[in-house]
This record gives sequence, structure tokens and C-alpha cells, in this order.
Amino acid sequence: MAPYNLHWGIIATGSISSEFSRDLLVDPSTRGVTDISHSIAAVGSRSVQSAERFIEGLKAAAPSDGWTWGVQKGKLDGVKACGSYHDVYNDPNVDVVYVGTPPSAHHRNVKDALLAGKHVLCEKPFTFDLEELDELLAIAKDKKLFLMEAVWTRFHPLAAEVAALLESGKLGKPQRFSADFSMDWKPDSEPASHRMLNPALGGGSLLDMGPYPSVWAMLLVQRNPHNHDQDPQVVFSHQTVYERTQVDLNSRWLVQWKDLCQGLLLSDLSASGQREATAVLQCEEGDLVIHYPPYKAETFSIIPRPDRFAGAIKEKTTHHHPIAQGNNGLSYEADEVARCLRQGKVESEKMPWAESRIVQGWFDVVRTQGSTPLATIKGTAGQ
Ligand SMILES: NC(=O)C1=CN([C@@H]2O[C@H](COP(=O)(O)OP(=O)(O)OC[C@H]3O[C@@H](n4cnc5c(N)ncnc54)[C@H](OP(=O)(O)O)[C@@H]3O)[C@@H](O)[C@H]2O)C=CC1
Ligand SMILES: O=C1OC[C@@H](O)[C@H](O)[C@H]1O
Repeated sequence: MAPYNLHWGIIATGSISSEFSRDLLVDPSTRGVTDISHSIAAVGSRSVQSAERFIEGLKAAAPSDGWTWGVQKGKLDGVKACGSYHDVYNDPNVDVVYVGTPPSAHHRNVKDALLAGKHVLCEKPFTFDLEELDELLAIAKDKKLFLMEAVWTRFHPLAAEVAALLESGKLGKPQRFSADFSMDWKPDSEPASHRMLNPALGGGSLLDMGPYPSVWAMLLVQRNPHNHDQDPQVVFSHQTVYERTQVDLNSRWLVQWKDLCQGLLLSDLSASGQREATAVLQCEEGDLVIHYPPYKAETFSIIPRPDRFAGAIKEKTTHHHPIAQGNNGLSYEADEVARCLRQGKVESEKMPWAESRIVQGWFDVVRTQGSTPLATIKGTAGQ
């Protein structure tokens, strides 16, 4: 049977849209996929020249580039360069819209796409606040359209292996959790207008980097067979303000899963994360350690507890589950969208709306308890 081919419209011509588009054009069989393929039908930008340059850049793939396959197989044939995002939403050749704009624009862009009748995959963080997200979920539900937050990490090979490990019961009950996404990004060397530093674009470590400690909280604790708390709450949070632009340089927040455990989550723009322990789940029988980087983890270790407190795990083992060669890692989430659409689903079980809502709710608490201008900025819900 011919693979199910999905036609994408790409919104924005920034760096992640480029990475995502390239991954759409990689031969799916390189990652063991034979039932799905992807085409790009339209690219939208605030400037048509930028959309044209973006498409030319894709077409100019060198023979060694992973995405050359798609160019040669005609997956860009007929692609339209659009000088407005609305032209993409209204293009009849587009099945699904990928939103790769800054966080402050997600609500507006996703809402417009849904109202035009398109399915949507939206970059993380899903929205600026929970009110915006709830409005989008209500529209998607009402119009029976697919909507998903693009948390690529959930679809990587390692995520499936870790889920199977937790299901096996080998580690026992969780006792403590921590997860961190920190990078020594050197903010002083970047312009104040950069989306990571500009409060008006939803900048700061929490919204940009916070989705990654949160994804491990979801995969290791929320989805743990021992967890029964569907509403884990933030019990404490702290943000350090970056004086120059007033976004959060770092955020720390403690989450409580009732009758199970607590988890400390960290994001930081000014220090490097720990190389072999980007996320740690300490359990009764042994510890699970996810190696850096948290957004694209390929290695985990299972580690015995200290001697006096030893559990069933007696030896350290390390497990490597790499992203397939030629793929940057964004192709897996695109395959999930295609499979969901083929089955007529509006929501992915691997990235359910309820879990996006929990994380977005945590961000609201941390942001509004902090002392950056983002604490008082209102999202665009209702507009
Ligand atoms: N999954 C992942 O690995 C990653 C995800 N991200 C997420 O993707 C999103 C975009 O990040 P990234 O691609 O790095 O950002 P960029 O700044 O590189 O690109 C953002 C694009 O958004 C468009 N845009 C629309 N409105 C504005 C505005 N007011 N100011 C600036 N640009 C605007 C522009 O495209 P145009 O001019 O064509 O309209 C711009 O090129 C963020 O939500 C980020 O968190 C980012 C990096 C990695
Ligand atoms: O989503 C992301 O993942 C990779 C990081 O380098 C980047 O800052 C972030 O936006």
C-alpha cells in the first residue's frame, strides 16, 4: 500500500521552521517508517521574499544532506511561497499547519489556522498562558480538528524505551525526581531583541526551556504506573531576573504528586546543565538517569542505590537509543501527526491535551509568582 502522504503548510521562516521542514523531507525509511511520508505545500512568512529564500534553501540541499531525498522525490513540487500566514491557512492544498513563531504569537497563529479549518502542530511552549490554550482546545474540539504541541522529545526512540522500562516495574516506586535544562547561552552577547531575551515575544528561560524538564516530569512521573495524581501542583517557585531585558534568567519550581513524590524542575540561560543527569528518577529499587541534552536525549543509565540502601538493581547499565541518521529528530513528531490524522483523531495519546494543560498551568504559576514583566503581561485569549 502507498504511504499516507501529508501536505504541510509552514508558518514562519525562522530557525526551527527550517529544521522541521528539512526533517519532513528526509526519507522516512531511514527511521524505519514505511506507512507515512510528508510534502510541503506552502511556506508563509511576513515577507514573501523570506518565504522564497526559505524554499530555495531547501531546494539547494547538498547530496550529503538528509533532506535531499525529499527534494529529489518531488516532496517540494508545487510548493507556494506566501507573503502572509493567512495565505497558508487558506490554501486548499495544505492539510496541516506547522507553527514556528515566537511563543507570544502562538495563540493568534493557531487560532487563525483552526478557524480557517486547518489541523495544527504548534511549537513549544504551546501558548503564553493557560487561558489562551483553553480557548484553542475548545475551538479544535468544536471544529473536530487535530491540535498538538510540538514536544519532539516525546516521540524520540528513547522515550518509548523509558516508558517500557517504567511499565516493567523493575525500578519500583518513585521516591524523588529532578530535571534540568540549563545552557551557558551567554545572554550578554545577544541583542536585547532576541526572542529568548525579549519579554514581548515570551522570552526567558521558563517558556523556552521549561518545556524540557517538564516533558521528563510527564514521561517519568506523571505517566508512571505508580502515579494516580492527575493534577500535580507547584508548591514552590523562584525566578532570577535578567536585569538588562527583565526576562527570567533562570526558573526553579517544585511540583508535588500527591501520595507519590516531589520533583524539582530547573531552567537556566546562564549555566551549563549536568552532562549525565539531565533528569533523575530515584526509585525504591534503583535510579533512572537521562543523559544531556534533555530535548534530544539518546542515552539513559540505570544505577544501583548506595550500598546501605541497595534495592533490586545491582549493576549500572547504560542504554543508547539514537535518533536515526540524517534526521534532526523532528521527523518523529511529524509522523505522529500523520498517523493521528489518518485515523481521524483530534488529539495524540502520546502528547495529550491534558498534559499540555498541566505544564502550561505550572508555567502560569511560576511566571505570575515571579518578578519579571511576564508576570503581569496578559495573553491574547478572547482576541
Ligand atoms: N522543538 C525545538 O527543538 C525548538 C523549538 N523552538 C520553538 O520554536 C519557536 C520559534 O523559535 P525559533 O525558530 O528559534 O525562532 P526564530 O526567531 O528563529 O524564528 C521565529 C520566526 O517567527 C516569525 N515571527 C512572527 N512574529 C514575529 C515577531 N514579532 N518577532 C520575530 N519573529 C516573528 C518570523 O518569521 P517570518 O519573518 O518568516 O514571519 C521569525 O523568523 C519558539 O516557540 C521556540 O520555543 C525553538 C528552537 C528549537
Ligand atoms: O526547543 C529548544 O531546544 C533546543 C534549544 O537549544 C533551544 O533553545 C530551544 O528553543
